[in-house]
Amino acid sequence: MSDDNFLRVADVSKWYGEEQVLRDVSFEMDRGDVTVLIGPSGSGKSTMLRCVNRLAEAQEGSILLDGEEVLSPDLDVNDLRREVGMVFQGFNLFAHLTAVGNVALGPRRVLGLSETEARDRAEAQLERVGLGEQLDSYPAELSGGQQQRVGIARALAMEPKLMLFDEPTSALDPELIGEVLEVMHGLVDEGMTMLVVTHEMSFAREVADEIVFLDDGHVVERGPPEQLFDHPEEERTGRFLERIASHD
Ligand SMILES: Nc1ncnc2c1ncn2[C@@H]1O[C@H](COP(=O)(O)OP(=O)(O)OP(=O)(O)O)[C@@H](O)[C@H]1O
Repeated sequence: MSDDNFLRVADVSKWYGEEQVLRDVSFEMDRGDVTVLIGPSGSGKSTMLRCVNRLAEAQEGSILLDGEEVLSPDLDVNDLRREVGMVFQGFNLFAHLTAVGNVALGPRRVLGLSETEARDRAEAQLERVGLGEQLDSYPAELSGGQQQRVGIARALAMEPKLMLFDEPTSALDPELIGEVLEVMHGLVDEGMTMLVVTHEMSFAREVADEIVFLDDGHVVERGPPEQLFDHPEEERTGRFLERIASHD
């Protein structure tokens, strides 16, 4: 039953001024699902992701998360952002805080944990992303891949029920992408519910339960990776896939 979906995005539309960037976007996810949004630059992928945690405001439609209407004006946006972790393309770490300091900040300030509890939690999350040896390193002392893993640990430290990833590897040198994808793989294996925007098509193929192809703010086509990548039904999907394949 659709009402049981963990995340149900229904007919979401959004405009920036006169420009409509999302057009009746709909998709659903169950708990533990991984959904990957793909599409050309400017097709609305980031905007769709940001509507889910209200970093962008959709003007029409409905986004039900665990039965609650995300778009309701009465919703406490801070509560929502506690429950929905987000990892950005840029890592946005505080330069003056160590890895532990960055990860402990949310648990300390937002969740009100004691300093010791927040530090313990931060250490556990950094170990989870393979950074147990870099707890006290400052961002400038870490590679881009390590910084992004701190970014992931920071989101995980809030114990979110949904994780959003907005092109988490796009800012990385090619040799650093693998370590971040490996951490994401681990989260998939743990059963984390993840909505991901990425250009990493082999990763998408491996982990996604569903691929949603957006073009010009529309969902052109969606389906399991084998179907969408190998037997796209829409010409536009096929053209997009050919174009990105030729750039690989
Ligand atoms: N804050 C904003 N104000 C005005 N227009 C915006 C804003 N953010 C995005 N847009 C516009 O919305 C459209 C969709 O952008 P969005 O970033 O969601 O696309 P995308 O598919 O994620 O693209 P990319 O792959 O290049 O990141 C684009 O035309 C973009 O210029």
